[in-house]
Amino acid sequence: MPTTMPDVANHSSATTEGVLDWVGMSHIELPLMFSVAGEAPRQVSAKVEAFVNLKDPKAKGIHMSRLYLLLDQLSTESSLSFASLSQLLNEFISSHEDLSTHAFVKFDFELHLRRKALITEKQGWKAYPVTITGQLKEGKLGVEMKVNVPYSSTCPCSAALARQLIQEAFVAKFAGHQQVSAELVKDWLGTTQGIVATPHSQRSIAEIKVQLNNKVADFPVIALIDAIEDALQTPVQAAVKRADEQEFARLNGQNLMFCEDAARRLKHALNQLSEFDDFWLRVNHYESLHAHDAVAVTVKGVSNGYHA
Ligand SMILES: Nc1nc2c(ncn2[C@@H]2O[C@H](COP(=O)(O)OP(=O)(O)OP(=O)(O)O)[C@@H](O)[C@H]2O)c(=O)[nH]1
Repeated sequence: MPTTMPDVANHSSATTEGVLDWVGMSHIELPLMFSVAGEAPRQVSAKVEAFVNLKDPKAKGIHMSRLYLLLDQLSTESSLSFASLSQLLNEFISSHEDLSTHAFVKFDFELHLRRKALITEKQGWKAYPVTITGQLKEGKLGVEMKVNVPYSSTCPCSAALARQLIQEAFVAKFAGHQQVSAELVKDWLGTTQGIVATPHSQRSIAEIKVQLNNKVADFPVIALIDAIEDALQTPVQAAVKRADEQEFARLNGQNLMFCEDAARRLKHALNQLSEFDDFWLRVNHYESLHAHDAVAVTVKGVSNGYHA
């Protein structure tokens, strides 16, 4: 290695001067331990974005290696928790004395959770996309957790239209009868001529962002996912035997949902959770009736908080 190497970031000036809002790296590959509330830390495989601002208009650039090595240290010596995230952002700034006053980091990964079947004793894995974002600006720390939860939504309008067709089929079949036996009707209901129409349902995704406060040590991601799934009642399943599938059919029938219904259920559930200062949510119903989707967005409604 030559004794001295050119150091462009330190010793040359910007050809065109100007401050920059964010400079850094995206798509950094980083396995790390993720501190989940109520459980031992889990290894996850994250893609990371790391940024600082460049407040010196003349400086050539930031020191990317310093951000990268701080992330590497987090990966190899620590785990991602509220405290380590806060420390990381402070170190992003302290490693860029005179250059930066703001720091931003975003971790994207999948969190695999064991999920129980609805009726049987079976279990299986479900992978939930999770994003943890931290920002430190003028000494003010913001930590956000985002999770995507897939579920099934059955259209209430389609269900009502299907019921009407079933009633019409019943009249067409039995109108001429003075009396019909319960056994005969039961058998007829068990045929496709009896249940002549079925409502459509769709795989749907609830995207939820919450702002965490420093009362949180580890990330309450499982509590958040559980609250979302409890509110919706029809989460996409992992292990499924026929008894579980039948229960899923019942739950879909008893929880008919437009996207508005799903969004209101989630808003109500999130308002009950005290650990989140603010939330933003978007539900996407990937329609099977249309090629386009039904979407609803709402926020908690905190002043200076999330906008829809
Ligand atoms: N600032 C900046 N650096 C870049 C960019 N693309 C690649 N790099 C490289 O990032 C590398 C690391 O930069 P520094 O962190 O300044 O590396 P260093 O000078 O060895 O580290 P220090 O001694 O800590 O300053 C350099 O080799 C740059 O060439 C870019 O667009 N901007």
